[in-house]
Amino acid sequence: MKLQFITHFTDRYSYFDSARMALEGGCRWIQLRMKDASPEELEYEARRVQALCREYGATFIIDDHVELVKKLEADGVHLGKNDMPIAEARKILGNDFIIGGTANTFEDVQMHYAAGANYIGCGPFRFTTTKKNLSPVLGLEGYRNILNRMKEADIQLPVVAIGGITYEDIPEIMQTGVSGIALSGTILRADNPVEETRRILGLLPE
Ligand SMILES: Cc1ncc(COP(=O)(O)OP(=O)(O)O)c(N)n1
Ligand SMILES: Cc1ncsc1CCOP(=O)(O)O
Ligand SMILES: [Mg+2]
Repeated sequence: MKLQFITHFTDRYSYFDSARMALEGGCRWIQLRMKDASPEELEYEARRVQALCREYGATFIIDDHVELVKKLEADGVHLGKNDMPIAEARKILGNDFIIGGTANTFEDVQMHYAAGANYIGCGPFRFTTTKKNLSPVLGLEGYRNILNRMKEADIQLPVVAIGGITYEDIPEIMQTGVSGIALSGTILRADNPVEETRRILGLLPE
């Protein structure tokens, strides 16, 4: 699980299409992220994307919505600082669900580790239009710093880099010691998103 694809709606593709193309290209970790969708629309899409993920044997994460994750028995949820606290989500979901937490600093990582997160989405690596109200950009140095401090504190948790990442960035980002990459725009802007997913996976060792 080195590549998490974050769904996005574009002029060309629906949320569902975006997930389908990433899966066709070999990605096996999908996050359904639908900001501003109604609860009905979100649940409808979540059920469709979940069924598709099951066909491909992929892990299915839903952004923000703990109760929906429980209701649909999705694989997990991703939570940031304006979402339900991870400790509370862990109480609701128990230990059989994956909980990811967003970090922009080492202190965020420490907090999520103590609360029982399973992985960290760390970013943004650089500016991106996919998300509003971005935290400060980390760049390569930001990842090196956070990962060093995690090592010193003996915090062992997979860290996934996110935010404005392109194919060209991936080798250097992986060299900082992160476990994987989460992305959206660079795949959806490609002429052929299925091929682009394959090309990106080629950079990420099994
Ligand atoms: C893998 C991953 N990392 C970070 C985020 C951002 O979550 P959050 O800070 O809650 O912002 P929104 O995505 O909810 O706008 C993420 N979704 N996934
Ligand atoms: C959800 C999220 N959180 C921080 S950046 C980001 C968006 C990632 O998408 P992209 O790869 O298009 O920048
Ligand atoms: Mg969120």
